[in-house]
Amino acid sequence: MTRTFGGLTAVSVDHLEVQRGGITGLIGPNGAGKTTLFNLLTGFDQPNTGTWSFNGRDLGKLSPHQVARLGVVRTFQLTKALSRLTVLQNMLLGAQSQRGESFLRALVPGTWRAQETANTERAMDLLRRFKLDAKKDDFAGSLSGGQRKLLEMARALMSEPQVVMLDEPMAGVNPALTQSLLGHVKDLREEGMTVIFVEHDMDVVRDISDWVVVMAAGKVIAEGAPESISQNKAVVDAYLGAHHDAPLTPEEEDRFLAEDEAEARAGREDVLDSERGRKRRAGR
Ligand SMILES: Nc1ncnc2c1ncn2[C@@H]1O[C@H](COP(=O)(O)OP(=O)(O)OP(=O)(O)O)[C@@H](O)[C@H]1O
Repeated sequence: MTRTFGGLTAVSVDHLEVQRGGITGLIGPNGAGKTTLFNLLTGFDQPNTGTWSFNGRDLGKLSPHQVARLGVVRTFQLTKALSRLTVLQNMLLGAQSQRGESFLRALVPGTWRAQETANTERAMDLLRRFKLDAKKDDFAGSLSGGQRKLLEMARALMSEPQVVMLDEPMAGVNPALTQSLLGHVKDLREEGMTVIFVEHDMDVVRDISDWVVVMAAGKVIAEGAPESISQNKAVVDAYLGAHHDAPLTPEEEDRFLAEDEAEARAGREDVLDSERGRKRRAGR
């Protein structure tokens, strides 16, 4: 598969297979092509050349929506627009094949009402599992960094996927909360899902990956079990270096938790400010 932007080759992958039912970590330095590869695999971007398939079905030329229907979903960072929706509304946006979307079916209200009830029930089950149920009516923008990541993951699960692709699931998450997030990722595997994730933190990659794929300059330069990858000289030279974070001390953990709470408070104020602005503009 290749994807070029002008003269730049962002992705040039000869062959890659992903183990069903495992957790595959995709790592590589900035600009290695990881996000572009994610975009291609999920229909958000089109390659210049290449084919790829899932469950024996060719996924090339399908829209993101069609790819998701076949069972492959990816998480997205909470955008500003989604921050202005409640947690529950975000979940309902993740629901697939909503019968109410079809015009003819929309004429038969009972059909979409039943679908909506089922979607809401599923959303609430997932929110309970991710411990976000008490926040269902809060604006998503008021959540802390870690809670946002949980919501992104929960939202992806609304469509009952077989493959979940997580784009930097730990980015911006308070280190004291990473263990709980990692537990959720491992649970996906326990339930039989296939997980592919992009991550920069090597401790996280070592902890949860069954297999690691290393990209650099658009190519897959190495792959293997996490232990063998950390010792692969080409990988160390290209990327890892002396990258190693020491575990947190209890004081550091407390400080990070306090920062996370302050961040959530700032987010809540941001949402309130925008609400006030809207009301002022509406003359209320
Ligand atoms: N839409 C685009 N237009 C032009 N160049 C792009 C576009 N998207 C990506 N690129 C370029 O393609 C290369 C690969 O980018 P990509 O974002 O896939 O890397 P990455 O491995 O995900 O990096 P990071 O870890 O920093 O997110 C980079 O050089 C980037 O600048």
